[in-house]
Amino acid sequence: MKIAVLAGDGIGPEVTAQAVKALRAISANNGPQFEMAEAPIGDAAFNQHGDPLPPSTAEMAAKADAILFGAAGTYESDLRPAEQRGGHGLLRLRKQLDLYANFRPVFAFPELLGASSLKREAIEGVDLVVLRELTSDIYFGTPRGRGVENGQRHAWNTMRYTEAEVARVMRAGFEAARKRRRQLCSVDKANVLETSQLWREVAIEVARDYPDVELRHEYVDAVSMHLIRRPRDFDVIVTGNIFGDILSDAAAMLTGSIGMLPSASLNGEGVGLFEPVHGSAPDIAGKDLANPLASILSAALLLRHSLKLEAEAALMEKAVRQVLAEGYRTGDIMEEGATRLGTEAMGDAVAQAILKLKG
Ligand SMILES: NC(=O)C1=CN([C@@H]2O[C@H](COP(=O)(O)OP(=O)(O)OC[C@H]3O[C@@H](n4cnc5c(N)ncnc54)[C@H](O)[C@@H]3O)[C@@H](O)[C@H]2O)C=CC1
Ligand SMILES: CC(C)CC(=O)C(=O)O
Ligand SMILES: [Mg+2]
Repeated sequence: MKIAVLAGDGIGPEVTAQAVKALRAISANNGPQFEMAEAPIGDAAFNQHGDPLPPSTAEMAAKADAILFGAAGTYESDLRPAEQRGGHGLLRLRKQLDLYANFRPVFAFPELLGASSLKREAIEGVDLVVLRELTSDIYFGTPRGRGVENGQRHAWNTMRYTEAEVARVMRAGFEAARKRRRQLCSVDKANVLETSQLWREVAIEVARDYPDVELRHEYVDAVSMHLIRRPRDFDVIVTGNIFGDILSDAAAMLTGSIGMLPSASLNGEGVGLFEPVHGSAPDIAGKDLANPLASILSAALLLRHSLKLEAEAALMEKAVRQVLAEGYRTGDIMEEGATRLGTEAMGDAVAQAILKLKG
């Protein structure tokens, strides 16, 4: 089983190294064997090869059984033209592999209720999924550009969706809801945007094939409030690329920290890409401060969805919970009485827990 490891920038390599450690622990003592090969992406790739997604990286990723991704981009490259931006390498990879369905499970670990900045009673029992459309919307729509008109600088992007793009992610949402609590909340801004009107029409049409799933529609601005106020009311949220990007960072706080939120980007057939929801966190990079659990939990999703190793995925998740239950914390989820660990030590703790659980 081939895993392409694209660690990228900032804390990307630090947290990805811990996920690799966890995968090696799964392989130990006659476990499944993984062929892991690294390739450059993001600023690291641009600085080395003049391209944030070198052809050799794209090719290796396409041929792998799964991709473990870290983070791409830095504040310096973010403001350059697109082809020189680290993050653009990731956007291109998602597009090239047609990874349209990005699942971001938001689970309030009972072990972490005291670490959240939110009240225990507000987040207890939270278990929802944000399904973000990942290959279209205003991030990819054309025309886009900048210019000068009447002496004024202008800039424009295009929010664009086709009905096929909406229908396929909507189906993924209904299928996911069917395996959970059978509630799908479609999030749009149909009171303002043409794309959202199409989004809502298609949602209603696709819903006819899923009479067993309850579909409701909510506006994105209201959902950003309801997510904090009554998060237990959500099962699966399906939404567009930009709304999903923003809502899932907000939802991350229900888990205690953005360092806890994993993700799976899938297209139903080919290779899947697995990455923590957070970015390259330049403010803490190189300091052994980053929480690697989002990356480790992403590796668990990789085992489950791309490699079909359910038992091993569950074991990795159990190891994470055990380490939390034993009171180990990185700084972002620190609470009174807990033992503070750095990135590496947290990775070691999870790897050891995996080995112990395997017996
Ligand atoms: N998927 C990707 O590759 C993404 C890349 N980015 C890029 O990352 C860079 C930084 O972006 P930001 O907006 O600051 O978002 P960010 O997610 O990197 O950081 C936001 C805040 O969360 C903290 N944080 C993030 N991950 C953490 C972890 N594992 N443990 C503890 N704390 C953590 C950071 O220290 C920072 O204070 C930018 O260049 C941006 O373009 C941003 C989001 C996603
Ligand atoms: C390059 C960005 C769109 C990455 C990001 O913010 C994300 O995937 O959540
Ligand atoms: Mg984001």
